[in-house]
Amino acid sequence: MDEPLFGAPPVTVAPGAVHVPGWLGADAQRTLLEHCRAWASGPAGTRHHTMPRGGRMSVSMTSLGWFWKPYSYSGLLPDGTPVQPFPEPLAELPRRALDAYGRPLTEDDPPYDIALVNFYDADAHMGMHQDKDEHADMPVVSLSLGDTCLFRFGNTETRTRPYTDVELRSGDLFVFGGPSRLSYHGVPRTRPGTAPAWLGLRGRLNITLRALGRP
Ligand SMILES: O=C(O)CCC(=O)C(=O)O
Ligand SMILES: [Fe+2]
Repeated sequence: MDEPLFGAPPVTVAPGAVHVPGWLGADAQRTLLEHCRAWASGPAGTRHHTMPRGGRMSVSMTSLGWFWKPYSYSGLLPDGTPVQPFPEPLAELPRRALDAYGRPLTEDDPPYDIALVNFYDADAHMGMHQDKDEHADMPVVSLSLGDTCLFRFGNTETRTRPYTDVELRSGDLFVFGGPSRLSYHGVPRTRPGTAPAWLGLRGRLNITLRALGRP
């Protein structure tokens, strides 16, 4: 990515969990937003998933590379058509993110082959959960666009305290791996209306990049 516009030093939130404020510059954010809009309105579509107990997720999700539904990945969309490929415009982001995280990608690492794009309107949130449907233990790379959110990063044992609350703003990078890879985390709320005016997004987008690995 280009030089951070309003970058600040990385903050280690928990061992293996690093927040890099302002990692994406304005141009990179605008370009990424355009792509996200195209993916969500294209064949990949966007869905409010229904959870096993019947609840509907308030977040609307677009899956690329592999299709996620609670709680597994599939190569096919629900209508039986193949999932859209992992997007070329995202191809270099995992490498750059892992450099910023301080754990450079190696040739032996499984590829980052999943991109999940989450859209939060003013009322959306995400409960505390673990990202544990991937087989590889590669760090999860998370990018935020639009409204600021309250991101809660906890521990591997419980959904509850101890946790650390972090404000994720437009352009921020958050990476969690190593001892934090299976930590519970969630988004209790966003802060509607806080997106930078120049971005032209009402709401919040979060893009996570992940490696599925082999079962
Ligand atoms: O929206 C976020 O910042 C977190 C999203 C998340 O935890 C997920 O997609 O698994
Ligand atoms: Fe997650």
